[in-house]
Amino acid sequence: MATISINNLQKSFGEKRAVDIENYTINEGEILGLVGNNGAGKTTFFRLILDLLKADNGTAHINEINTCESEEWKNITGAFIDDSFLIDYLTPEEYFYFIGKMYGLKKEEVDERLQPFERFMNGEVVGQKKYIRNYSAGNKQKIGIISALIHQPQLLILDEPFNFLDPSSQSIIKHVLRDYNQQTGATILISSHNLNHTTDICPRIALLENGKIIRDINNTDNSAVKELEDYFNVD
Ligand SMILES: Nc1ncnc2c1ncn2[C@@H]1O[C@H](COP(=O)(O)OP(=O)(O)OP(=O)(O)O)[C@@H](O)[C@H]1O
Repeated sequence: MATISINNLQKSFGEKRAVDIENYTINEGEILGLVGNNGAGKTTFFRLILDLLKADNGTAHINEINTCESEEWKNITGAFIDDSFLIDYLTPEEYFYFIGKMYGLKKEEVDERLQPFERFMNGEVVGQKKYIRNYSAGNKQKIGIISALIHQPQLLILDEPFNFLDPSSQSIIKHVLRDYNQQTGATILISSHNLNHTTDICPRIALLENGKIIRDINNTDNSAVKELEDYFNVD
């Protein structure tokens, strides 16, 4: 189980305050959707939690562990932020086995865990004898999402998971995330510009503006669409 606690987390790039979040807790088992205009700070927020960036101030804790002071959180966390997580000169199989090895999984176990993703991979990801660098953007996105899930993490962080995916793959991954959350009680954080997908799968939605969470929206009854459409001025 995983809880995230944010305390006075701040990060600036020059004059630009990219993230400025006072106190925020994401409880175990929640699916939180992060929305906000371009440059609102979504990716920077994820990068700070994952210790990919050093904060100017404040802390991000996963289960009481300050992520920049200990490695303990890494065993229970799966994340895909962008292509830099992938290893271009490996085939997807080699990459999945490599990730599996890090978490003590045998090849056969990795193969078994890939099976539920068969429809998502649509015959285009494994068995291609092709290096990751030669895959399309959508298939790279699939490889990244699957690799974040393969060790069945208690905390899953995905930056814009629907990007580059065709409509049926978007629909499949929504089901995968919802089912995974329900079956394991994992905590899931996603960011997205797709308001419909976000409201479909996220009972809680954080609206980011200039690095601040300006609204913490309860979407358990799926009522956030209107509020978000008004904020983003969607007709
Ligand atoms: N490495 C960096 N160097 C300088 N500025 C940066 C860097 N990373 C992010 N920023 C700035 O920080 C702010 C927040 O960016 P971030 O990428 O976190 O936003 P975002 O909400 O993920 O945006 P998008 O929806 O466009 O992906 C932006 O003004 C961005 O230009």
